[in-house]
Amino acid sequence: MKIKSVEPFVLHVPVTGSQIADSTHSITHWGVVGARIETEDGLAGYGFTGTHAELAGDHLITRCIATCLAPLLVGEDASDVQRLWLKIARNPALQWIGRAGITTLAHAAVDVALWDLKAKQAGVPLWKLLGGQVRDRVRAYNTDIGWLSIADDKLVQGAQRAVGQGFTGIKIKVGSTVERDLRRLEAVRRAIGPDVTLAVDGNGKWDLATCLRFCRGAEPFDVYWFEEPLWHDDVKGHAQLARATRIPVALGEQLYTQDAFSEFFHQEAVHWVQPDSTRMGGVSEVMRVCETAHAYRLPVALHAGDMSQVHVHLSYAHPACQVLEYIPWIKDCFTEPAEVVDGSFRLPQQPGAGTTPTQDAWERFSRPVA
Ligand SMILES: O=C(NO)[C@H](O)[C@H](O)[C@H](O)CO
Ligand SMILES: [Mg+2]
Repeated sequence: MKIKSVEPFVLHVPVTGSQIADSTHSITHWGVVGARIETEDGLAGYGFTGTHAELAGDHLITRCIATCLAPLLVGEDASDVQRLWLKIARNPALQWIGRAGITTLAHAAVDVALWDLKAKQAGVPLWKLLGGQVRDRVRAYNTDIGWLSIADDKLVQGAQRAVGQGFTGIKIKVGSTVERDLRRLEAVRRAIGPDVTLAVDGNGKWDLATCLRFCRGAEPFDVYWFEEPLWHDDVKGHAQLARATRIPVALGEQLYTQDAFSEFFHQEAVHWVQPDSTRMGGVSEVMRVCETAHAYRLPVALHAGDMSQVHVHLSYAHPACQVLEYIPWIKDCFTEPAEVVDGSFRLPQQPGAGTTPTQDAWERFSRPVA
């Protein structure tokens, strides 16, 4: 499968209800910034990273794909995914300008496209190519009903609606004031009862003192995990928090390399591991983090920077993956949407990684690539 071309693309897709917010972001669209890799025998593979749909930043990624990564890939055998991952990750010029950041977001798009190609060429869904189904179901938890931009009464109604749709897990955003967030947490717990898992996500906003105060008030409500309680690189702070509270600590969506995860594992600063292929240079690096998490006997809940289009495959194929995030913004842009039925993600059937956009998506959501 000789690579003939590597071309970037940009889709900007509206979020639910036209605007959502967490403690540090408010967005109207999700950016699907990717690469289309075509082989000489006409097979096309698609991969993408996830952004907040700011075109200037998206163009840094598309330019990196077109001018830095494409020349490293054209003419290569697309099936050599691991060798090509290292060729990009250890390219001296790229490594010099960024071992984490734009380069790894761009790398993610091409690595996922190569896995998509490999699975399509084998005629199987990616989970099958990765070794087959290791579980009967992948339980979903719904994040799209828990945004900080949702008013308190609507938050409770949304949580009840999600449970009525069959979700057995939900996640609500925190990071406004401790008092308000505890009121919302208590109201949602009372509304959904004790059997639905209820996680909270702070997106790295608070300091340790504030997190300690929040956890003291939150513990009676059986919080499934506290996601990104502190700043993303603060290993020491997360370790202190993990020792001080009974609420499990979850993190990983903002980490770029397996080395970053290793430090959190080593310092016992994380209980739920949340790597994201759209940030870590693709499926290849995320699978290594899943292996290490499994060796530490830590459960994985892959972050939905891909809106679980690709991560549903990994979650069916890797024993460490326990639950998966549901955010439906972009699912209908793909020929096989990541769907949830009776609280679990449907097992994908189509060959590939679930990343092939529909013609309708190209027409409605494409944006200039430079
Ligand atoms: O934290 C998250 N999921 O766990 C979400 O990815 C973010 O809230 C969205 O990207 C909006 O910034
Ligand atoms: Mg999060």
